[in-house]
Amino acid sequence: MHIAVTGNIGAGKTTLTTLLSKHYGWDAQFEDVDHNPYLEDFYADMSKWSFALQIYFLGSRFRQVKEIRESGKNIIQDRTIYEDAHIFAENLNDMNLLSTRDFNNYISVFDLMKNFVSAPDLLIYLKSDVPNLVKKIYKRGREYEASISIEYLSKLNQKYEKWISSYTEGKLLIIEVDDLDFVEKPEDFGFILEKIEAELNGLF
Ligand SMILES: Nc1ncnc2c1ncn2[C@@H]1O[C@H](COP(=O)(O)OP(=O)(O)O)[C@@H](O)[C@H]1O
Ligand SMILES: Nc1ncnc2c1ncn2[C@H]1C[C@H](O)[C@@H](COP(=O)(O)O)O1
Repeated sequence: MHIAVTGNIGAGKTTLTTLLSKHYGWDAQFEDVDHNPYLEDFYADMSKWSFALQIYFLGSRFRQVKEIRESGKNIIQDRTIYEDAHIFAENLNDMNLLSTRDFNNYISVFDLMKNFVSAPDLLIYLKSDVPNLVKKIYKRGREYEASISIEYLSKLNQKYEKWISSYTEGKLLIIEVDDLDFVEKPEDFGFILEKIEAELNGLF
């Protein structure tokens, strides 16, 4: 079984991935954030570092794809490789922070890799509005994320909505998280578990 949690920055992916992994006793795969050699520089100067960061995330995410294929274990994954290309890289190109020459170069590598990627059995999209994303990013308190603008988050949210509305690769569960507190309220986490189990009925 392979479940992936998707959503904008601060939506709660890492928190939910951790809770689900503990609840089901499954392996969790997290994003390469704390040891990422480009992320801090990227937020200081997006235009300068966007290509290097995209290539780094693509490689790191592809390593996870390979591990999922080879391990045969039940895995819950925090963010997918699709988001790097269809959300982040595309948006950076739209915002002129990644040149079209570099974007096309990136996409040609991504298109090759895509042939080795299997969609998750279930994709869980955590949908959140921008003010709530801002609150959660602030609560998390990574210093270098203080420069993230409302405009950047809004554009990413638009990309997410577009991508999710045309996602047909596998089962999809959309959870509106703004009125849920699955950190403090066990009943809210229970609500999410019920939804997941209804989607995966028969696969457990
Ligand atoms: N539903 C929620 N209710 C309350 N706080 C939340 C919720 N989801 C996430 N948080 C908090 O918001 C912050 C960002 O969450 P995180 O899981 O790191 O988001 P993501 O991985 O999507 O960027 C963390 O401090 C987390 O504890
Ligand atoms: N592909 C990416 N391009 C730019 N930034 C990215 C990409 N993937 C993740 N990020 C950033 C966004 C956050 O600052 C951190 C961690 O993501 P999060 O959504 O908070 O788990 O990395």
